[in-house]
Order: sequence, then C-alpha cells, then structure tokens
Amino acid sequence: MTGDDRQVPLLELTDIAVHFGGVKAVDGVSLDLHQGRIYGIMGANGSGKSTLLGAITRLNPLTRGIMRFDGREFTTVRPHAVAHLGVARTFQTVRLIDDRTVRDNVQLGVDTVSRDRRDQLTSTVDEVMERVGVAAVARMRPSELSYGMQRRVEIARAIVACPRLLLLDEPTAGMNTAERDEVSELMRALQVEGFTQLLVEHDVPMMVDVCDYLFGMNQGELIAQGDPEAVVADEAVRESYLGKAAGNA
Ligand SMILES: Nc1ncnc2c1ncn2[C@@H]1O[C@H](COP(=O)(O)OP(=O)(O)OP(=O)(O)O)[C@@H](O)[C@H]1O
Repeated sequence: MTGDDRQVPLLELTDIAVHFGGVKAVDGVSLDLHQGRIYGIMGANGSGKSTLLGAITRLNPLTRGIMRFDGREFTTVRPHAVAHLGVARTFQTVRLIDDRTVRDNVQLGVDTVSRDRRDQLTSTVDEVMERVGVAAVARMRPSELSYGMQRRVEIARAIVACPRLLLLDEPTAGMNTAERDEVSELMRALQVEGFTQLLVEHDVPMMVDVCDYLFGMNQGELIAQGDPEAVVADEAVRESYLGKAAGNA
C-alpha cells in the first residue's frame, strides 16, 4: 500500500489476467494506484508490462478480473470510454500520423475526450506543445523529426487532454541521456500539477529517480512492489530481471 490507502484508489485492479491462447501475458495482477503519484513497472522483456497497460486501456480483453477507476467498475467498457474516463497512453513504438502536422497530431489528443471534459481543459494545444518542447516544430511532419522529438509529440498528445491517469510505455526509448533527463523533469512537473502516472521503462536508474513506487513483474505476475530502492534490491526482481551479476553488485 502506498501511504494514502484510506482514499479510494484512482485505479484498482483486482486479480486481472490477459491470456493469449496458452500465453499467460498477465496472470492474477492486483494493484492500487493513488492520485498524484508516479508509479513504475519493471520487468524483463515479455514479462507482461505492455499487456497490462493494454488491459487498463481495454485494448487487451481480460480473461478474468475486475478494474475500477475512481471507485467505478470499467472492466468491460469500450476503449474510447476509457479515454473519456481520463486515461491516456503513449505506446512503446511511436504511433503518430505522418500525413498530419505535429500540431494536428497533438490536437487529436483533445478530440479523444468527451465534450464535458474538453470544456474543462485548462491548457491549449499550443501551451502543451511549448511545455513539452515541440512548439518550434508544430508545422512539421512527424517523420521529419528525430525519434526523441517524435516521442515528445506523443507525450504532448497524451497530456493535452489533461488525463487523470497517464500511462507511459517506454517514453525514453531511443533518447540520449539529456533527452531522458528532460522526460524525467517533465514527469516531475506533471506530478506537481497533480497527474497520476504509470511508467513502463527499462532505464532502472531513471525509474528509481522519478518513481514514488515500483512494481516488479515476471511472467505475467507481480513479484514485488514498494519503495523503488527496495524493489530494485529485491532478490526475485534481481533474479528475473537485473540478473544474478547485479545481485552481487
Ligand atoms: N497480441 C498478442 N498475441 C499473442 N501473444 C502476445 C500478444 N501480445 C503480447 N503477447 C505475449 O505476451 C507476453 C507479454 O508481452 P508484453 O509485450 O506484454 O511484455 P513486456 O513486458 O511489455 O515486454 P517488453 O519489455 O519486451 O516490451 C509475451 O510472451 C508476448 O509474446
């Protein structure tokens, strides 16, 4: 539990599973996310991290389990209804539309939310692009940008609708160290504004630096959770992900 466990969790997963035929990509995961905190999921390739994000966004149908957002069950809603609840996601591989400008791509993030929520948005598309560092390339096409810049455009598109929960799937993949640090800075700034964030990353130092709470995943199951330093030091996490050599470090 994460300290403020007397409150209703923003996201509550109870014993969820996603099986693809015989592959138990996610198998019996229960977790709570609380408002305003930064969470991370670490685990080896194929441990089920992206599938878990896909379960939350309803792209991957559940084999079993219950999901609640702000106390309300959303286990069987359609994917667009999850966006309307206020959940936004970036993908592991950049998914931008290349025959549209950067600005149009960011605008798409506004178009995914319900009209009620749209009316409540406090930042404009241009303000968000400025904040994420893509304002200068607003008229360019995604393919004209570096990979790091494309990822920023994705983040801008995800946050422009002011989601209550932001799911970030390897947002620093393909970035250099300076760009990674900028993403960490951006995540901290978003936290100050009250965003709840769930990060999937392979950059362990970044996870420890930026996350309040970590989950360790292996073969579809959660094998550890808690304070980031404790999770990174956990023996089962080291065995399954960081390697035995790291365990001796
Ligand atoms: N659509 C699918 N159909 C069948 N199997 C799938 C599908 N998506 C994922 N899998 C399998 O589910 C397991 C978990 O995959 P997933 O992509 O969630 O892992 P991951 O932890 O995100 O890995 P990575 O760190 O490489 O991104 C893997 O065995 C993968 O091959």
